Amino acid sequence: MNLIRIEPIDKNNWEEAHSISLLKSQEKLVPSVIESLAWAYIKPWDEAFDPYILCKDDKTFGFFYLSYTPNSTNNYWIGGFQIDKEYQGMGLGTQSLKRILDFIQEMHRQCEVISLTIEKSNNHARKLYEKLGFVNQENQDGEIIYKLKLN
Ligand SMILES: CC(=O)SCCNC(=O)CCNC(=O)[C@H](O)C(C)(C)COP(=O)(O)OP(=O)(O)OC[C@H]1O[C@@H](n2cnc3c(N)ncnc32)[C@H](O)[C@@H]1OP(=O)(O)O
Repeated sequence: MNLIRIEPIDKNNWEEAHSISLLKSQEKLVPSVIESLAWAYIKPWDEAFDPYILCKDDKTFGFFYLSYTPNSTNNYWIGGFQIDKEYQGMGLGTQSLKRILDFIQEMHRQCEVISLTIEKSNNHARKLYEKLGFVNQENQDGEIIYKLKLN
């Protein structure tokens, strides 16, 4: 059973989200939680933007957001995905990503394609996405676009 919970960020848990921290060397690979929360307010891509924490038992260990066009079939973007440095390398990244993919399909039944961008140099995360079926679609300016077609 997958015991990972996905919770929307609100006034009760935003400080837990803010406490997630990465290794210094990882900070350039992903927007910070605070930057992502600012985007949720600003909506830079004129799309819906939902930030979430990832939790297990009473611990908050990770973060991601979903940026999307409501009711579209193919405009759903995972971003900001990160696991706190104290919890990395234990399988939580893989389990969380599986849970996130199920969650998106439960919440957005018409979704057929999930996309994301990733820094070319981020080999560790690229391996993780490829393991779960994401395929490298195009490259632009040091970033790669990965897409997963849902069945
Ligand atoms: C769309 C986006 O958001 S892209 C941005 C992705 N996020 C980042 O790069 C932020 C910084 N990195 C992180 O937060 C984490 O390292 C994540 C999310 C990439 C992975 O989280 P983890 O909890 O460490 O993942 P998990 O433990 O499931 O390991 C995944 C794989 O990486 C391997 N791995 C884990 N830690 C390391 C490490 N330090 N060095 C090399 N490989 C590692 C694991 O062995 C596993 O490989 P396997 O499936 O072949 O066994």
